[in-house]
Amino acid sequence: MPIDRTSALNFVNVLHEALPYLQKFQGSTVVIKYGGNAMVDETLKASFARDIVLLKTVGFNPVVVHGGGPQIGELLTKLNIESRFEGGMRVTTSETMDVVEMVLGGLVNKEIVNLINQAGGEAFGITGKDGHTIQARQLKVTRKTPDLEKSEIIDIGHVGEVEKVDTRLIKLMAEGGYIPVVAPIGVGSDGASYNINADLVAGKLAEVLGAEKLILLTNISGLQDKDGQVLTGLTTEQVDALIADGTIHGGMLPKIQCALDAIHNGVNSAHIIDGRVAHATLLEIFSDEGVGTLISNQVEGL
Ligand SMILES: Nc1ncnc2c1ncn2[C@@H]1O[C@H](COP(=O)(O)OP(=O)(O)O)[C@@H](O)[C@H]1O
Ligand SMILES: CC(=O)N[C@@H](CCC(=O)OP(=O)(O)O)C(=O)O
Repeated sequence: MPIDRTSALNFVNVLHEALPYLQKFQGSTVVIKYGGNAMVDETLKASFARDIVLLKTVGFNPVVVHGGGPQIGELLTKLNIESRFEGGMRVTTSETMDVVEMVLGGLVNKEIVNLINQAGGEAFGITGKDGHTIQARQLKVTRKTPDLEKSEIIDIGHVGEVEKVDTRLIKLMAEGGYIPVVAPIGVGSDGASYNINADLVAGKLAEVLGAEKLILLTNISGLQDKDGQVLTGLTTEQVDALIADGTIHGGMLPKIQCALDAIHNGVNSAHIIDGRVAHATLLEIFSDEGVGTLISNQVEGL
């Protein structure tokens, strides 16, 4: 469709504004965690997929890691399988693990692959089992005893943590022009499947891939202070203080811990952004204001 001169001029101006970002980040890897709670609306899902395709087209190397907690919960309910969480992790019996694999490795992974392909990209979906990409071990969770006197280690089944990442398959895909889409399932040395929190996988992948950015899409407007105001830019020291004084708690705590670990291990910045905002990923990367919280070792910068 032809566009008039004013619209064309606006378009050219936008491209010029984006030029320093495009030059700076050419060839950079960006790991994007797409959370289950952010995958709510069909229009938003399509806008997310278009953002990812655009990033790949302009020379970034996007790697998507997805969650799917609510989607797992839905199928467990339909199947009348009880589900509960300990320390933010889903207690995963062998029966639950089968459902996790079906939902994350099947339904959710292929839905995202399809959305990206529909947007003109070429996505390639894997679980961490493929190519031994995510080698896992059982995650030990501790909790206070009922009298709050001591801590005890509890067994929450097939819940894993990342032991080692083999990046070959992801790199092969990326070099071949594909967009890797990774479901957070790992494999133990004995071949057992492990259900891993998607934030943990995204943080670890960002680290081992030497990513420039780790972007965590969630269902809140960003990291907030005690009065509910969004904190737009923070150093790792400022984040440590917010953890110490209890401002960061609940589901945000493990998310922020992954972000801090990634930054301490070489990732330049981590972004907690609002997945309920259309084109949140591009707005965060290509605008100074962003749409959430940027955490880095530097105070200023692109
Ligand atoms: N300081 C904080 N700023 C923002 N959210 C916080 C904060 N502390 C705790 N939270 C909670 O953490 C939640 C995000 O974690 P979670 O629901 O596990 O995200 P996701 O499902 O996207 O992985 C928020 O919805 C909010 O309730
Ligand atoms: C161990 C554990 O809790 N695994 C998560 C994996 C999915 C996930 O992390 O999904 P979100 O990012 O959408 O929450 C689960 O079973 O829900």
